Amino acid sequence: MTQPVLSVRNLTIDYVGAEKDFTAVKDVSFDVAPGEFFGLAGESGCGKSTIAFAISRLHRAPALIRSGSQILVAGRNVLDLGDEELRDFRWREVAMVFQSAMNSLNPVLTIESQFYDVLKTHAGLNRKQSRERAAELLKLVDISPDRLTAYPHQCSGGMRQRIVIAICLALNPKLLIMDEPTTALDVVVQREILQRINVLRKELGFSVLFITHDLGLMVQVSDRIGIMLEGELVEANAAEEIYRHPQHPYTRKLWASMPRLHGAQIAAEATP
Ligand SMILES: Nc1ncnc2c1ncn2[C@@H]1O[C@H](COP(=O)(O)OP(=O)(O)OP(=O)(O)O)[C@@H](O)[C@H]1O
Repeated sequence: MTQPVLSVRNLTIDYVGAEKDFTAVKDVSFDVAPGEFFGLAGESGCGKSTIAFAISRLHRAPALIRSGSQILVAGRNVLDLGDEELRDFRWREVAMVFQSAMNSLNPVLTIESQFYDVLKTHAGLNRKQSRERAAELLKLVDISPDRLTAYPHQCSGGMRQRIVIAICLALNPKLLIMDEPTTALDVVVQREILQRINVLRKELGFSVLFITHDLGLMVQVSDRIGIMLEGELVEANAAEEIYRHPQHPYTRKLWASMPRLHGAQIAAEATP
């Protein structure tokens, strides 16, 4: 079997409190294969973002990863990386698109400069090389290179989100983590962006860990889905299998809560 891009093993994460600790993630294990689109679903507060931040090593106190936990990216335990190795790991191995990503661009820098920040620091490119690479990356997300001279406020929300995704793809990461990447956008734009990501990961070969509350969208775009309940991963399976034959009562409850329109649409699309 090919080595997974991401292998989470016995991951347990506490939020350390003054009086008592709260265990947000409880002994979670799952794999994401090369090129795979893996969705993580579950109600608000079940620990999805805590896992996403831990994989990127962006978790901060009071979050504490318990010993015995392992997060292997291409076979290397992310939890053992030193500062220097971490700099190399972020962007190159794993890039993360946050919930509020479209507001994460620096308002006083042109789009070109935001690419340059990453490409100079992490790939040693000069201005000219960076401009060329940025133009290529913008084209990947269907944005004209003319936009390189624009400032974020001159771009729509959907466009800013695509730009952040393009920056995330700048160093060809093996894994793209998307934590509610499109929640602030309207439904049509959300779906367009996800469809584009889906095409790109097939072309470029990266894997995706996708977190969203939009279960209909998740079932449509994911190869496999993991269901979380109160910090535990209660079920993981191929998207169509978990949708048609959910094993855990909570998964059934989640599907039942999906807006009818989505259910009908997916069932219709899944029918050969
Ligand atoms: N900094 C923190 N300190 C203490 N507890 C926290 C902290 N951040 C998150 N938590 C708690 O950890 C649990 C898991 O939170 P997390 O944000 O990972 O859930 P989630 O599934 O991503 O939720 P959502 O879908 O709303 O983003 C929640 O109960 C949350 O209140």
